[in-house]
Amino acid sequence: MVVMKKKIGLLVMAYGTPRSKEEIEPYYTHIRHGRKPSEEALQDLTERYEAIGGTSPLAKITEEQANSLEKHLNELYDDREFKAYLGLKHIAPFIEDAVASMKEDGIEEAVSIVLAPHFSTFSVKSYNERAKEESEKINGPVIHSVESWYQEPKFIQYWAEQVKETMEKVSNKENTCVIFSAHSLPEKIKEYGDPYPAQLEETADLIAKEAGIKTYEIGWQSEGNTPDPWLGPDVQDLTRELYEKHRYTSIIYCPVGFVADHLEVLYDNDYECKVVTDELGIDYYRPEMPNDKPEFIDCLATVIQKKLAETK
Ligand SMILES: CC1=C(CCC(=O)O)c2cc3nc(cc4[nH]c(cc5[nH]c(cc1n2)c(C)c5CCC(=O)O)c(CCC(=O)O)c4C)C(CCC(=O)O)=C3C
Ligand SMILES: [Fe+2]
Repeated sequence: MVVMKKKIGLLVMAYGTPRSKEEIEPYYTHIRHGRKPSEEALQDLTERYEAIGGTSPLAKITEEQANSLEKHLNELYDDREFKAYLGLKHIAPFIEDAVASMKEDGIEEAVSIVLAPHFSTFSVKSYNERAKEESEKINGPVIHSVESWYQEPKFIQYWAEQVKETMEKVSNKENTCVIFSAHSLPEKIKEYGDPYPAQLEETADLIAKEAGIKTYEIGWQSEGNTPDPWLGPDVQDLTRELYEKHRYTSIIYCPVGFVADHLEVLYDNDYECKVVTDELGIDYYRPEMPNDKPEFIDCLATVIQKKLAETK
């Protein structure tokens, strides 16, 4: 018997990154809501990309994540066929382009996920709103949006395994602190009761419990270059404070707000935080990012399955 499979759009949304040196300026301008960066700021960002090899591996990793997720979901269901559409926040294909492609392909129902685990009005909310607004405008597919997935047990397990594996390499375990971090956001998000800071704390507590570690802290990283105050402590300052207080001999940095090797991890952690640990004469560790590892793709697939089960 031939079974007609129901076609489901899989809208995978992510930050996006310039794919060449020439794309850095338009990308940065988009991040700054259309305001061109100063020559100095552009130079600074270009140098950071140069320090990690010219461009970020993020473009390739995001594509691999979307393709692997599509493939894995198609293995899990036999009555549905998923087709992945990549929708980026700051560079083409934009979120709106992806919604338009779904409509062109005749997709009537879609599920969307942002490749960032925590919800914030600044990040995930704006991705989801852009997708829904575009779909309403062009009479596109119904979109079931995942709001956050930091509590997914497979996500917690991923990081708990990474922490345990990393701990095995550490000689003085008693004197080691794990710092869990996410991208900082302007402090004013707290005024609207944004759940982002509490979600990071919960993530850290869950991973620590699962990994059986007692010594850990929360930090923020990669804050923007604006005059308003950002959520702190910054991971670099936190490293110094913790050293002053406890004389830890190793720090394990877990940037759990991100899911791939990209500028904020390869530069802000692996270079900037390491400058601090080198200066203090202590050991730097940073476990592997999820990227398109099968256990992480399976985690994302589980999140999608749970979302679709809710919509039945
Ligand atoms: C919450 C959040 C996430 C995590 C959630 C999510 O993933 O959505 C995230 C991820 C990322 N952010 C990234 C890159 C950048 N973010 C910037 C600037 C900013 N990010 C912000 C927020 C976030 N960002 C904000 C509020 C600004 C200030 C904007 C302003 O000025 O009002 C800037 C400008 C220069 C600078 O400030 O460094 C760059 C280059 C890359 C790609 C790295 C690569 O290319 O490998 C990734 C994954
Ligand atoms: Fe950013």
